[in-house]
Amino acid sequence: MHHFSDRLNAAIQKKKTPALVGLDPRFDWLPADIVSNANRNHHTQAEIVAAAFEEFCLRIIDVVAPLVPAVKPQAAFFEEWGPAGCAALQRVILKAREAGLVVICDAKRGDIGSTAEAYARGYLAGENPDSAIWAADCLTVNPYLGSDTLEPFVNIAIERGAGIYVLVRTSNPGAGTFQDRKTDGTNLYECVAAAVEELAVKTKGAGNYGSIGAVVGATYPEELNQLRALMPHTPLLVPGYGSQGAGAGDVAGAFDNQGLGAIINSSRGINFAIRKAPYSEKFAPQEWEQAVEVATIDMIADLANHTPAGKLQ
Ligand SMILES: O=C(O)c1cc(=O)[nH]c(=O)n1[C@@H]1O[C@H](COP(=O)(O)O)[C@@H](O)[C@H]1O
Repeated sequence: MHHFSDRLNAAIQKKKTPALVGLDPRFDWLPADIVSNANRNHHTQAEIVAAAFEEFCLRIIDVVAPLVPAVKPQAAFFEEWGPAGCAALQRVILKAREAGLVVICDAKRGDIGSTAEAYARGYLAGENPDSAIWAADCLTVNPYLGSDTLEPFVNIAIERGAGIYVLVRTSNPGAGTFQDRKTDGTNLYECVAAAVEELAVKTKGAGNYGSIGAVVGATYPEELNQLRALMPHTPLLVPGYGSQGAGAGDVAGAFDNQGLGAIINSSRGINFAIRKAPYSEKFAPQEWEQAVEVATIDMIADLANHTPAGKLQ
C-alpha cells in the first residue's frame, strides 16, 4: 500500500490502538546497564551517549513493536551528539521500520522551497525505506515560512507514499504567543489549519484522510475539538498526553466516529515509566523494559476506555 494515511490507518487498525510511542532518550535517566555497556565499548563522550541512546531505543522498539502502530524518534536528542548521534538515529529509524512500525521523524523542518526540497528528499522515504537516507515514513514540519515551503514536502510525500505533520497548534505553554495572534478575526493557527486541510484533501487516499497532517497539542482540548471540525480530512498527531498533563478525556475530540483520524503521543511517560509511580513501585530499576511494556498497555487501555479509539478494539 503506497499512501501514507492508508498505511498508518491499516497499522492503527491492526494494532487496535492510536497510541504513538515517542523515542526521546535522555542520558541522565538511562538504565545503568546501558550506560555501562556504552562506557565499556566507546571512548569519546559523543560516542558513549550515542551508543547508549541507540541501545535504549532499540530495546524500547522490541517491547512496543507488537503493541503500537508507530514510533516518533525526536531528532534533537540525537543531533546534539553530532555525527555519532545522527548515525544512531538513522539505525533506530531503520530498526523500527524492520520491526513493522510506521516511523515519524520529529525534526520540525521548514525552509524556503528549494531548501525544503532537500529536507523532503532526505527524510521522506515513505513506503520504501531505501528511498531516503533517513528512511522515515513521515516528518514533522514547521510552516512559518509560508505555504510555498510546504509544496516540496507534499510533492515528495505523494511520490513516495510518505506523510508530513505540520505544526498547527502546539502543546507548549507559550503556544499562543504567535499561533493565537488574530488578523481580521482569524487566529494564525486557523489560517495554517485551513491551508493544511486543503493539502489533506488534495492528497486524500482510499480512506477519508490525506497524507498531510497536523500537530495539535492535547494540552488545549478546546482548540483540539475546534481543529478536528475544521480539518475533517487531516490526520492529527497529538502530543501532550502523560508528562505534559493531558489525559485521555482531553484527546477524545481528536478522533472520528470510527476511532481513526488521530495518533496520541507519549514519550517520557513510556520511555522513563520506571522513574514514576505506579511503575517505580511495581518494578526494580533493572526491570525498566517491563515498566515500558505495562505503561504502554495502560495507555492503550486508557485511550480505549475514554475515547472513540475504543471502537478499534
Ligand atoms: O511535534 C511534536 O511531536 C510535538 C509538538 C508539540 O506541540 N509538543 C510536543 O511536545 N511535541 C513533541 O512531543 C514529545 C513530547 O514528549 P513527552 O512530553 O515526553 O510525552 C517531544 O518530542 C516534543 O518535541
